[in-house]
Amino acid sequence: MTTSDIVATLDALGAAARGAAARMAASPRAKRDAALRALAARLREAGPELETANAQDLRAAADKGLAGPLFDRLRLDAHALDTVIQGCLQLAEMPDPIGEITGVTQRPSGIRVGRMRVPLGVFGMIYESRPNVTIEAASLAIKSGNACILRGGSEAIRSNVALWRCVQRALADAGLPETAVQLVETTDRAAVGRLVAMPEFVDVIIPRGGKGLIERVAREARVPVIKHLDGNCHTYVDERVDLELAVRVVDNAKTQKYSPCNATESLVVHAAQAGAFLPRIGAVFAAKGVEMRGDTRVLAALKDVAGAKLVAATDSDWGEEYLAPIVSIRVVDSLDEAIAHINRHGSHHTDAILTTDHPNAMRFLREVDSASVMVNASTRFADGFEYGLGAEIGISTDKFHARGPVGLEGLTSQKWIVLGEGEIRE
Ligand SMILES: NC(=O)C1=CN([C@@H]2O[C@H](COP(=O)(O)OP(=O)(O)OC[C@H]3O[C@@H](n4cnc5c(N)ncnc54)[C@H](OP(=O)(O)O)[C@@H]3O)[C@@H](O)[C@H]2O)C=CC1
Ligand SMILES: N[C@@H](CCC(=O)OP(=O)(O)O)C(=O)O
Repeated sequence: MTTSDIVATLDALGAAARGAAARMAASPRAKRDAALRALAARLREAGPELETANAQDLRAAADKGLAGPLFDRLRLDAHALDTVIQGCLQLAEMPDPIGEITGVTQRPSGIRVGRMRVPLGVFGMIYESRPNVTIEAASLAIKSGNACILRGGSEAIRSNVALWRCVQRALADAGLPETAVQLVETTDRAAVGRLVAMPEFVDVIIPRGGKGLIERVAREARVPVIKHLDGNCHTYVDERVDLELAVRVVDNAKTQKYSPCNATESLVVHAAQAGAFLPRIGAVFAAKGVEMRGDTRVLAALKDVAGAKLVAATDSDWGEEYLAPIVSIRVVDSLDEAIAHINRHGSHHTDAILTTDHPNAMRFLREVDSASVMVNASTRFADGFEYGLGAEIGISTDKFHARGPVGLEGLTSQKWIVLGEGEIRE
């Protein structure tokens, strides 16, 4: 495809999406919920077709040398398929966010002023090679009355096309425009450049990925962006802490799954607990093959842990998102130092404090500048389903209305409504 072919293709997708968005915004809840139930049925009946497409993607990815967690998240097995099917059915049962009117007050002039929740319009989404995200994004778009243009990772292209066919059939089944959800079928990255620069068709861009993607979008986007960036998440073990709880939570936050953006990448430990806590968590990490990159105090505290993979941390480790069995560890002398370290080196995604000290917990919640801040819980909980949102588009690292796990509400905004009876302004 030449660049001008790509521009023409994207423009056609954009024009169709713009038309579909108006119809989606005006559609009754019953139709959107019917489309979600139809999608669940279509996905179920397309099982073998989806399996074949995914097997082709997996084979091609393996030939390219993709391995480990990145390979695993490309897999659309029966469990992953069933999870997205259940997600569609759950979304269909959730209240309709669209048209909700809140906060109506009567003004001295007589007019009544309030707010109505409305879809954003058309969103463009660029995301990793993870096929289930295609259905999560499509289903959230349908429920929230938006139209969307999806550009998934290139390794997942065959799976995404097969899934998208199911979405189109489901929209048609429910009498909604098939163009409410469209897929960019070329893997040429020039399409991303066009998608982010057509404000006449796209209202907002949702990039979900690493630094390279975000840098490009930040440079080239001509529409508002809701960034779903990398997670350099921290867990801080405070001066006063329940050690059993700390070992359990840190172990889960780092090792339950290495690839998600909400896994803890960096451990910060108060000096008062370094001697007691570090050897215990060090033994857990050693048993699981997690490499520990620490400062001098960390290395001293861990030197007798059998089988520990120890490396001296460099400055660049504090800002690193490993997505792998590696953790950076730093000892600090105060809560102030911990907060300053996290705000400086973190990615404003998710950070947790483990403490029995209530004032310290409250300070951490207020002063750590991240989308999710947690007390005595694993950073792995930063997830739309775990937060009760039904599903998630991703985890926003931006500071606007959509911050942290983004569900239906994040795909809407509120417009002012004014209800009068012929009042005029004096
Ligand atoms: N905050 C959140 O909700 C989430 C964040 N992430 C983050 O994503 C990263 C890991 O995912 P990974 O797949 O490696 O992410 P990448 O950023 O490599 O890829 C994500 C998507 O962006 C595209 N892309 C990447 N760079 C460019 C570019 N320069 N121009 C155009 N398109 C581009 C990719 O396309 P192509 O296929 O062509 O490579 C892919 O579709 C981690 O940092 C992780 O934390 C992951 C999931 C959720
Ligand atoms: N919400 C997700 C995290 C999103 C995420 O990081 O996705 P990915 O990097 O594709 O595994 C979860 O907690 O599983």
